[in-house]
Amino acid sequence: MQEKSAVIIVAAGASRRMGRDKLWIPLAGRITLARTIDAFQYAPQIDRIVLVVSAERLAETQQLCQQEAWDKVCAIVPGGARRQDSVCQGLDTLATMQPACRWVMIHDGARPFVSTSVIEAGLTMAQEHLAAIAAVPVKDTIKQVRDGKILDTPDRALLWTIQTPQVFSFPLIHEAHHSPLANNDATDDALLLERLGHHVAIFPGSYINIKITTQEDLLFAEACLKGQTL
Ligand SMILES: Nc1ccn([C@@H]2O[C@H](COP(=O)(O)OP(=O)(O)OP(=O)(O)O)[C@@H](O)[C@H]2O)c(=O)n1
Ligand SMILES: C[C@](O)(CO)[C@H](O)COP(=O)(O)O
Repeated sequence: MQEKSAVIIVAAGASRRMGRDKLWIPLAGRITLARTIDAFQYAPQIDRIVLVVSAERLAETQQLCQQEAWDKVCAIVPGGARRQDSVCQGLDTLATMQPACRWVMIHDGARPFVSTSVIEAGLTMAQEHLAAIAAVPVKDTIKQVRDGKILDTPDRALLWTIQTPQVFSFPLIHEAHHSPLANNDATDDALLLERLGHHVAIFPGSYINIKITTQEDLLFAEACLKGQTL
């Protein structure tokens, strides 16, 4: 039997930097979260979709899923206080399902422009390395600054912007999320494996695969959807 793959879409954040729930903002007429779900529903590499949403949005999300033809969505669960708590909820839910999924992608609901080719590249890389994350080279010069004082200017050739999807062997990332090292905050899932000394591979993400975070990102998103030259 072919190995099964799932995606956990985390969409339970507070959208503090946006000032309103960014997952439910329409982008060219279709809400952000729906666009993200579409990407995985139509990706042939994905068998199952677990949605993690805020407790306040549970009923609305269930209603949305009933309206849409998303037959891969198999669970909708409430998230936690931190992103990693929401991911852990998704992983624990997936762990109860049969047949078990060998591979799991973890993806931000706020990244609606993930493409099938990025999804495919992630799965291929994870099958080789057990853990693989999407990344693009940093374009700007980055400086480490504290209290207005420049501490360091790291070599840009070594810097990458990390995106999702992050793709893992399911048992590996599930265990990492329950390890004592997961008690400290982690802004992405790969960091939990890095703390355990595990190799994590990089695969090419895309500059279009932005995380909708602040107001300006909405302009970029609308322009992308209109096919405008930026
Ligand atoms: N407790 C949390 C925090 C974040 N997320 C999700 O993780 C993704 C990446 O997080 P981010 O963009 O930082 O979202 P927010 O935490 O909502 O943003 P902010 O920090 O501005 O409040 C988003 O899809 C968000 O909904 C989540 O499911 N649960
Ligand atoms: C996982 C992530 O999208 C990689 O860029 C990002 O770290 C999420 O971080 P945030 O602090 O929740 O924006």
